Amino acid sequence: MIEVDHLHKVYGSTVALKDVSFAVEPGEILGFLGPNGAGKTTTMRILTGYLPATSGTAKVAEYDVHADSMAVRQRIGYLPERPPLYLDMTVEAFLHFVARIKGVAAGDRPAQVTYAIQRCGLAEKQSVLIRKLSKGFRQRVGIAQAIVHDPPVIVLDEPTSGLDPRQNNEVRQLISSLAGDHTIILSTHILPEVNATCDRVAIINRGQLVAAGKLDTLMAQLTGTVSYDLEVRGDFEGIRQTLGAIPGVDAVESVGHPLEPESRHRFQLQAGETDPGEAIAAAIVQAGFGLYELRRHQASLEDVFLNLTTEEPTEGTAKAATTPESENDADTASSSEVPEAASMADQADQTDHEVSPETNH
Ligand SMILES: Nc1ncnc2c1ncn2[C@@H]1O[C@H](COP(=O)(O)OP(=O)(O)OP(=O)(O)O)[C@@H](O)[C@H]1O
Repeated sequence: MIEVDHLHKVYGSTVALKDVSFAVEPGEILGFLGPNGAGKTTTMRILTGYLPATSGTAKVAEYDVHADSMAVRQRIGYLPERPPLYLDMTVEAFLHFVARIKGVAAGDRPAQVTYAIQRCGLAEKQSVLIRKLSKGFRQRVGIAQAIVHDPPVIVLDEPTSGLDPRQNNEVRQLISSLAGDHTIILSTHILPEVNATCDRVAIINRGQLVAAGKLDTLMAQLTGTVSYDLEVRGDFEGIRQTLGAIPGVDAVESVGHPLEPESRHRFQLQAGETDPGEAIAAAIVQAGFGLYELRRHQASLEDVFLNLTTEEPTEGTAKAATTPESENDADTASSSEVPEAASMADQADQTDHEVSPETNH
């Protein structure tokens, strides 16, 4: 449904995207994860046709985002980081307005607006002025304006930024409920968001894709094997041999004693492909040693993320990346990067603040 191929974006002397490629299958939610300044918004804006790439291509529902920009805009719903809302309109009036400018036929608008209101849990707020809504409800209105023309693809840029934990939860549930009917890209630097909502994840750092894949597969690939810390009482050499003989234990390292007593020893074990947790406990007890501590470690998504985004990636070192080497050159930056004819979302996003109908007409 979405294909990004060797995208490259240069702003003046800043290389914002470097050879980024990934794909999103129909009905999937892809978490587009990266630290601040990684290139998430730039990618979102290229995908939604609001910004041209310097080189490379992106397709949405088989349409090229640059060459077939209008066809793409009809098939994509976009929630920018700051939702473009008309504060002096009611929710319903605003959604009618958006449906009209998105080209929904007059006869279809009431049904489409009702659909968006229902999907986003806005029924009880439909007659309320947007300025009177809480941030969480405004975010729902932002999502409703993105789906009011029932696009197959939805692009959400940091959709829970600034929400309180309860609102976060509600908006995440809403996003999850939209998957299946829609293909979704959700950009975020909030790790629990990815865990809570996404099927697959693409991690970007300093403009380069550093990992992409199913969340659990990626975790398994990138977190390395499980390890155990343990403290055992008994003969040091005997314990070491017992631990080394356990199937699934790849390495045994002595990490000293606790302060006292000296008859206890601390070890760290590296597990192989099978998790030897139960076997460790059983072997120690069966051998007559005393088990004082057995603690399992597996890297978290946070560890993976930090590992991938802390060091500056260099060409050819991306881990699990889906991108072959770039054929593109940063020096080919276009000097004519003018966004296409402004839509309401365009204008609101470019001005970076909420606009009122008065100031915009
Ligand atoms: N209009 C612009 N002109 C010049 N540089 C820009 C422009 N927009 C973005 N950049 C730069 O491009 C890089 C990527 O920015 P982008 O906004 O895409 O990152 P991001 O991952 O969305 O970050 P954040 O999470 O902070 O929004 C950054 O170095 C940023 O400073």
